[in-house]
Amino acid sequence: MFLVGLTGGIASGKSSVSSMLRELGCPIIDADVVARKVVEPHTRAYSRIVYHFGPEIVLENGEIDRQKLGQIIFASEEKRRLLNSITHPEIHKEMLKEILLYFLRGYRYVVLDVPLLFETRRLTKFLNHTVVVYCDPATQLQRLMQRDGLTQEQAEQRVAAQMPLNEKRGLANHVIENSGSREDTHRQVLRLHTKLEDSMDFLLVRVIAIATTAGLSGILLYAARILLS
Ligand SMILES: CC(C)(COP(=O)(O)OP(=O)(O)OC[C@H]1O[C@@H](n2cnc3c(N)ncnc32)[C@H](O)[C@@H]1O)[C@@H](O)C(=O)NCCC(=O)NCCS
Ligand SMILES: Nc1ncnc2c1ncn2[C@@H]1O[C@H](COP(=O)(O)OP(=O)(O)OP(=O)(O)O)[C@@H](O)[C@H]1O
Repeated sequence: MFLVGLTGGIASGKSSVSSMLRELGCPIIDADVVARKVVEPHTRAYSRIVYHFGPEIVLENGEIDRQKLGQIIFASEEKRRLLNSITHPEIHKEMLKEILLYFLRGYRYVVLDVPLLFETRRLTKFLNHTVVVYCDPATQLQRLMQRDGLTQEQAEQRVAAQMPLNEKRGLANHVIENSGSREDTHRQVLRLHTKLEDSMDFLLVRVIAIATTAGLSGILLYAARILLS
């Protein structure tokens, strides 16, 4: 089994690309979804967040007020680091569990959709491929403001909380350029999917070739021993 890391900047189009891959049959683990799960009431991370950020961070239904927490952590690097130190170990543990479940179910590869893949670097050593979903800065800002109803200042603050997208682009094996139309992105996703499938077949061929070579060598050694004895 191999692992593919999918990343990008805030609102650069990761979820859009991962939905397209899911439609093509790829199993996806979405770190944003996992991040929501690990801070549900009664979890360890939930208690620690309430302890450090105060009871005003809790909604009437007992859940974390994500909008309020977002306003706090995107305005302060110190608070962001604090939240990351509480949530990231739990997110990584949960993701490893989900990877194992996919492995046990016989999947050949899994795509990990992780916004902060290159910032935290914890998962990169386990990855066989990395994909960055890129879009130009003006488009990114505009899509972010529109989707989340943010002012330009708030949107810029959120973009600045991550490694520059240009830098991430230089670190990846594959880049999906998502500044244009969804159709254009879809075409690139189809090409990426073919490459991933091909590289899985290549891996299988290599494993079979190594196993066959090892088997043949064993047989030859055994035959040589019999002939020489
Ligand atoms: C700050 C929180 C409460 C905002 O919740 P909200 O539902 O409004 O947004 P959501 O979780 O969907 O995140 C949206 C995007 O914000 C960006 N983002 C989220 N957390 C961070 C962070 N700590 N630093 C930089 N960017 C971040 C990512 O690009 C993410 O895709 C939430 O994102 C959170 O708990 N973040 C800490 C956990 C984390 O790092 N998640 C990212 C996945 S590793
Ligand atoms: N090619 C495109 N053309 C027009 N709009 C797009 C395109 N790609 C994405 N969008 C829109 O841009 C916004 C951001 O996209 P998306 O939610 O996929 O980004 P993301 O990287 O997953 O964001 P986040 O980091 O916040 O989770 C969404 O409103 C989405 O519908």
